[in-house]
Amino acid sequence: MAMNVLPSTTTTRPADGDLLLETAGLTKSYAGADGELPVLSGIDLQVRADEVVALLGKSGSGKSTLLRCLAGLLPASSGTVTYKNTPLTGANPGTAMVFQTFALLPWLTVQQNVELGLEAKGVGAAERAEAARQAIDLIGLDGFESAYPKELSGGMRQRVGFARALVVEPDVLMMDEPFSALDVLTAENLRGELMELWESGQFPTRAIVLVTHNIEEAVLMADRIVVLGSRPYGTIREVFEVGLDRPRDRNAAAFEDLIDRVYRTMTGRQKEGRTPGRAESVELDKRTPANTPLPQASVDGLSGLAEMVLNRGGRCDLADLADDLGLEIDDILPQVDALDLLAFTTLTGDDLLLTETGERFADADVQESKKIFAEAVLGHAPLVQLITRSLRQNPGRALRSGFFRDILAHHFTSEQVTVQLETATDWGRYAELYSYDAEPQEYRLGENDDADARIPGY
Ligand SMILES: Nc1ncnc2c1ncn2[C@@H]1O[C@H](COP(=O)(O)OP(=O)(O)OP(=O)(O)O)[C@@H](O)[C@H]1O
Repeated sequence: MAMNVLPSTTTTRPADGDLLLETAGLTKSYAGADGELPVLSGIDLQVRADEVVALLGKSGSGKSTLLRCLAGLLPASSGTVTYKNTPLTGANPGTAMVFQTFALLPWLTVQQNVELGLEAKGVGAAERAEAARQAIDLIGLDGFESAYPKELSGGMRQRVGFARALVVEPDVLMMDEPFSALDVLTAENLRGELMELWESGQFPTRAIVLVTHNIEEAVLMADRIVVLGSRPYGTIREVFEVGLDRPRDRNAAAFEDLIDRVYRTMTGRQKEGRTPGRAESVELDKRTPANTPLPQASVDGLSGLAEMVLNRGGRCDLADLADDLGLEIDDILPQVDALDLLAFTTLTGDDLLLTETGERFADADVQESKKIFAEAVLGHAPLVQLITRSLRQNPGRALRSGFFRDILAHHFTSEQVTVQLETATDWGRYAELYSYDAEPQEYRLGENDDADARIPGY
């Protein structure tokens, strides 16, 4: 199913430069147990006509929150968001959104779903029907007007999502991970068709803002890539001007070079030639559960990655490894971060390198690997240290999870607290430092807890 496109051009569209969206000093907080917790801070961003801007960052860096602030679906906590120099006071009239999960109404046909956006704007029935037909045609859905969403494949459903957004001819099309719920081939096809449509000038929108955690997708589609960092909360870490002609060649050296540079920024790695390490890591003795959150990686996941590196001789190129697994680099970043935090690996040049401890961990049988893991988490994972230390100091040797939840709530949103505790539970259980009983929601010191096992500074 192809969209109704003209032959594609080989150059980037000329930018007319009109300022469409702008944030100045944007801060966004969500309510935590102990007041407002910032998710975005000091965001200064402009979106101009004729550009595709990608908001790229790891999970939790605030990409979707920023997109929703730009769309006026969430109010800024401080700072301003303007559309054509007018501050937003509600939904942004110049934007329409495409969602990851399509968000179609199952009881409406394709035609009716597409008309929805116009209905909300008070457009009359005849005009609505004609505009929807045109959008449906443009997006390659003609013939499916009377179908219901359940009759359509994922790719076709997302086409409805696009048609519904495009029918209102928004100045800025907002897309929140629009391809990530689709299989690889469908995503690739839809992405390519959309970019052809955009390049051909037939797109009834003047700019696109795309949220993605996929570096390659950002480099493929965007004119500008805004990388968000997440510690301690979402800020703009770097902006890349892509400047590659379209259609883009994934095998071109310049394409690969940009992927590399963006990847280095996303993972917090220093520029080549300098000491490898994480730009945002905190010195060991200053780490706390607040400034060094645990990466969302299970013991199984991080052990699996360590074993794969060992099987490749203790050193491997992350991009090659992800490729071999049929994954994107960013799919394995939480595991890379976890190995890095626990000092099982270091990053050198483009390679992930097992440390001596990492090699022992990857090579050990289960009992031995548990011991090595226990030492590593007690030495490097502040939340696991906090739980173990608190349990050891408590005469009952048990503590409700609410105790830790309250401490963490000073620094994280409740969703983040849940993720932190889930990871700490998984890590501490594997290390046999403590157990966790979901019924009374209680941590209990492990029966094998070796009170001599060292926690630095304790
Ligand atoms: N409604 C909410 N209430 C409280 N916290 C929230 C809410 N929405 C998001 N958060 C938290 O804000 C942080 C940023 O979330 P956001 O969804 O914007 O990030 P993201 O970069 O888009 O992540 P992902 O790629 O996982 O969607 C996350 O830690 C999330 O837990």
